[in-house]
Amino acid sequence: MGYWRASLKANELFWSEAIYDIFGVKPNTFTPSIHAFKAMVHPEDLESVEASMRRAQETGSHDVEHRIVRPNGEVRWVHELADYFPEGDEQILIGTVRDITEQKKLELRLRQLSRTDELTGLYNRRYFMRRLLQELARYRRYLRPTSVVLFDFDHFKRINDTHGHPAGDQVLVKVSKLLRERLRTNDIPARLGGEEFALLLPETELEEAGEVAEKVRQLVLDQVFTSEEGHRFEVSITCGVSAFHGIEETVEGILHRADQNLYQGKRAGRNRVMVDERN
Ligand SMILES: Nc1nc2c(ncn2[C@@H]2O[C@H](COP(=O)(O)OP(=O)(O)OP(=O)(O)O)[C@@H](O)[C@H]2O)c(=O)[nH]1
Repeated sequence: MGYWRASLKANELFWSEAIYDIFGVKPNTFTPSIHAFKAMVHPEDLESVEASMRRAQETGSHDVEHRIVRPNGEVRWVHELADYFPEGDEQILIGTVRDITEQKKLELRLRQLSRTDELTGLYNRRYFMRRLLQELARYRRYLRPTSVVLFDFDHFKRINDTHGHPAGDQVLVKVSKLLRERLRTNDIPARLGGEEFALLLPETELEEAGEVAEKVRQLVLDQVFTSEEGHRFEVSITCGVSAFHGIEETVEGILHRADQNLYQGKRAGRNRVMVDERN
């Protein structure tokens, strides 16, 4: 932890030894000043640092987490906490700075884990539902088109029974990888559970979503898998597609229609895409 004292009016900054280490600079070659400090704040975080300094003049305290860029290019996270003293006209901030990089990394990793599925690394059901709710809010406000594709592997039980559970897992992992590689970066592929998957497609009309589903169906069909015994096999999927429709739309509604279409696709013989007719 380092200690510092800033005089906002005079643009002066005093640093204790530890801060030089945190910032990756040497006391004999670097002279602290508010200007020099700001030059090392990550450009994307400068605004929130300056806002916190302004707020301190009203609330009496400066409290901000932000990134810094060391001279060697390394990015670190720090937490600054300081009190504000008007001191006549001088405007002084006295506080501490702590390197919280490891803690931030852990936080980001935990957030990543809480939103992804362990086997496939795709987004999990919880994250998918949260994003679907957000997209619905956007749809209601701006009427941006959004579609959903639900898909399910055909006769997956038979694949497991014939080729073994690890081979089934391998199918789920490989198809997930394909989805990550071949969909647009804004699309959100998720494993809802078991062998049931979903794609959330923002800015996508129903018809285009049907084409995306068709592309995925074909991609999956083109894959050849190998069981532990060396048997080669193929798999297929059935997709149901729906889109947000009308001001009364709900998350349950769009999922229900996609699911109904998936079910119709299974009944019609599997390995196909069924697009909602209501839209
Ligand atoms: N290998 C593997 N199998 C799974 C996993 N999750 C679910 N399954 C299996 O997926 C199968 C799903 O079977 P069903 O719901 O009967 O459907 P299906 O055999 O795919 O038949 P249709 O959907 O009607 O084409 C079950 O045998 C589950 O055990 C998983 O994580 N790994």
